[in-house]
Amino acid sequence: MAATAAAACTVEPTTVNGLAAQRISSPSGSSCTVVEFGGCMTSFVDATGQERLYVSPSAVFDGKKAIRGGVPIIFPQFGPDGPLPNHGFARTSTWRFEGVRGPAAVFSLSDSPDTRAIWDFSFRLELAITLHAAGFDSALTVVNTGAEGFEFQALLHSYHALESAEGATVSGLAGVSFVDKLAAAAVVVQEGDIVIDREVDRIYRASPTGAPAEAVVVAKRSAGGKSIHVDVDAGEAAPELAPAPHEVVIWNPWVDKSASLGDLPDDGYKSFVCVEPGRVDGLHGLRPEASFVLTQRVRYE
Ligand SMILES: O=P(O)(O)OC[C@H]1O[C@H](O)[C@H](O)[C@@H](O)[C@@H]1O
Repeated sequence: MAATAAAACTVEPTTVNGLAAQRISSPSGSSCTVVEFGGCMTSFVDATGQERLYVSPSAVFDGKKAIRGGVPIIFPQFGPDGPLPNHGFARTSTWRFEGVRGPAAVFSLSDSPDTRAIWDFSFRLELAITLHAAGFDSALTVVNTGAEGFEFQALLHSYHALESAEGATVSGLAGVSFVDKLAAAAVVVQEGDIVIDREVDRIYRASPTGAPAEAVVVAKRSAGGKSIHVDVDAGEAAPELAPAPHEVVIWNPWVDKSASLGDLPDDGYKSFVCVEPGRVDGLHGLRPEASFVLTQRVRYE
């Protein structure tokens, strides 16, 4: 059944390699596809007809393994350091399409016997996606629907397609300190642009003043000579909810890591950079009934 809202997006059910999905079209001419498994946007095609997200040609669509590419949602654990599977369970859970709300298509994930078995808290996630001609906004709201507080991490693990990642630069983070996951978590201050000429796996930190929340991260070498502009704190957050400072993870697996990942071609690293707004530097506490909103505004221009 197709769901439509006046002057908003149009949504039609579809499938991606056998997995249930929703295809969202905007009046501005852009469109995207969101696979319900993982709440994962696997395609964003801008109004010029250019695909802007990267999905690995070896990605697995078996409804068990996380999809390698697009924008999988990471919650409530980032990485392997914790009691849960690597990157938590949101990217391997089946989300529900809620419908169109204002200009946004909304998906949700709530606790279930499966999530309770490994993380015994009551929660609701809402993912609101708003399309624009040259990009999209994602807003992930985390709500504590239980009677006790919990701690979590969350991340919008966005794989942006590049014509060539080799030598691509990421600007906007100069002066921001980062945790280098490849150097025993050493904390370093970024000087100048990040150059993708080796494996990069870094958490750029939110400072007490909010940086890099105010930073626009620009990655060069998107198709057609475009840049990727990611404002890590400027999506369509619910107005009553104050956005919190976010971190941003920059990741490119480069040669050896690509070769070690079974669902990525050996040269897969050449085709994307991940710019991942998140709350991942430590744990974020959420008291009962409280909410947290993680947003990104992505433009390819
Ligand atoms: O292979 P995955 O579990 O999907 O993780 C892919 C990558 O995600 C993030 O970018 C982390 O910072 C990396 O350390 C990790 O390698």
